[in-house]
Amino acid sequence: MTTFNKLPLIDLHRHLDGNIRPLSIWQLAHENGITLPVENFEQFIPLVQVQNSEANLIDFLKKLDWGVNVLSSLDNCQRVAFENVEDAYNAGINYAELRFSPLYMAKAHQLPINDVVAAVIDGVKQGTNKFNIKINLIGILSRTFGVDNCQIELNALLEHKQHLVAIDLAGDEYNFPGELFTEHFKQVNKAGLQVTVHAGEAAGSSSVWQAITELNAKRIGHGVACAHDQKLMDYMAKHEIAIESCLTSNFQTGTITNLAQHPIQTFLANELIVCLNTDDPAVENTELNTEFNIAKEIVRLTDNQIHQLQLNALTASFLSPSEKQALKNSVS
Ligand SMILES: O=c1[nH]cnc2c1ncn2[C@@H]1O[C@H](CO)[C@@H](O)[C@H]1O
Ligand SMILES: [Zn+2]
Repeated sequence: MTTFNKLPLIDLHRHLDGNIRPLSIWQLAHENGITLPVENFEQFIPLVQVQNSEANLIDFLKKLDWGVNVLSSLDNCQRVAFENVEDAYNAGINYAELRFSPLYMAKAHQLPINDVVAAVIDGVKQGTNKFNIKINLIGILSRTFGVDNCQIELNALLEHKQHLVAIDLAGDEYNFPGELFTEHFKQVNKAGLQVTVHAGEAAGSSSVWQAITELNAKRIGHGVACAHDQKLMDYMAKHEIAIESCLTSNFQTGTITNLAQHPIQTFLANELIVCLNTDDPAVENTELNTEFNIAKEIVRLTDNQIHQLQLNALTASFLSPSEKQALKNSVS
């Protein structure tokens, strides 16, 4: 394991609903009388965890579906939120921004979407009462469900906006481009929430330009395509737009075929505020320390570059200057 210096360990891109423990999914399926197409837990793992890599983002995202399909009640939502906090704490994380799509969680059993948001907030609160870790929540609009459903999802999230730091746009980037969601993000900006957008993962750099200039994104999830657009990288450096990199995720979605050539090197060379994150750790069977090890051993980042990634996470976090300082002091 990478030996961490005196900087906090931070995960800014971590899907709560992409990080439901396989064992919890298995247990909830049985508790809730949901029939599974396998006989034992061992056979179940490949259904909820990527084994090597998937052909594309859409195939990767299918692995998240069992996790939300077993959520039959608000209690179930609260439970998986609580377990997310416990798992982040056990991974040695000091601060995480957990993101979730209430519509994705509510959909299979038609749970009231507003109450799903409240249940997640509640579960996280129970977790932070028990474990010494700082958590903030980011609401997701699942673009795959279309423009109108995302408005319903946004309404539910804005009802609880005092418990959120930002709104994200995730899902099928290629077929549901950011242009469709400009009205949504006008409301997000008006509500005073920050913006991070999944962009430049399944689509090109124009998708990142759109997220920054039209949706007012201050951070970009993945942004792999930025590496081919020097103007964009210059713009992002100048305007301090951060990139949330997720190494294993990029490999498993087929976005990157060779991790040794991950553009995180290019981002650092261009002095972008790039940080290292997990994405959907339970689905990817990874954790943040593993991602740092991959950064070191496979991407061949130096200790100084690793240090820079950690500093960048602190800089890019949706925390106030005093909260950042307090977080830094808490581990030094
Ligand atoms: O790597 C990713 N790229 C794009 N969308 C993602 C990724 N991981 C999860 N989601 C999406 O986020 C929501 C659940 O939090 C779902 O919409 C899921 O498809
Ligand atoms: Zn993501």
